[in-house]
Amino acid sequence: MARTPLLMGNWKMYKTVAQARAFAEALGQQSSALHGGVEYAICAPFTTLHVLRVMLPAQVKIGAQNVYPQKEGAYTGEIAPMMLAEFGTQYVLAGHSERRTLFGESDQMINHKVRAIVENDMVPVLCVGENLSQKESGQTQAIVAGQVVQGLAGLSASDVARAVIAYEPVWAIGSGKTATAEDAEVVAKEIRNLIAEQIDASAAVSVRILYGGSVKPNNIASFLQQPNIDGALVGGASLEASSFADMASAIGGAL
Ligand SMILES: O=C(CO)COP(=O)(O)O
Repeated sequence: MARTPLLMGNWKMYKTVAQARAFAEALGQQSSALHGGVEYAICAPFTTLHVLRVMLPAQVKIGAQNVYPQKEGAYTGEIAPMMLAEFGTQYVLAGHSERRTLFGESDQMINHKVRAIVENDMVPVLCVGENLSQKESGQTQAIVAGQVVQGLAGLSASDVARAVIAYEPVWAIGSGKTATAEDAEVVAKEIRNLIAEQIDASAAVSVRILYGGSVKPNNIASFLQQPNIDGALVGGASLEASSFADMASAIGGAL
């Protein structure tokens, strides 16, 4: 079954409402770069989601970068899954390495978030990846496998089929260093095989696996050409509409 490619921006803690509006206007002017056979999304700060939902070209969906896995309650500073879903949010990141390292999120907390996202009919984007010392000591496969299995625990096969997994080696994030497309493909294939063995064979065929870490307009096509990589999760290069459009064109050209 063909998987629909996905180009997803992660704006992290960047952009005011005015800046988000300028991005949406500029991308609207370059919307001919958006290809009908590709899905697009931007995971943006909460304060910019409204202007993006109203102003982005209709093909570009909105995503959140975080959620708290409770229905509602006395959780000062947090946002509930139902609030995001009602608002029209389609995707929610879970387990980004910045949340794991800076905010101490455990695999168990990440799994609670993934389940809450699914229960509210949004698509979880489970981020996994090894850090530099884990890579250098040959632990990539074990680290990634553990994060995938624990992150998806308790999901049904059909939930896993709809989910997105982003392989983002921590050492490649914001560093200008990418994994080679071939190395990223090896890990993506291992993730797919692991899901087939431990969860469900048809879910493994359907689940989308993205690469993230210093993806730019000039290297995105090399990742998309890999058989097990279905798109990219992009930080820095998603902040400018022109570079988002250039990446969209590169994906369209690689289809
Ligand atoms: O963390 C990332 C996306 O979630 C990757 O960030 P960069 O594309 O800036 O390396």
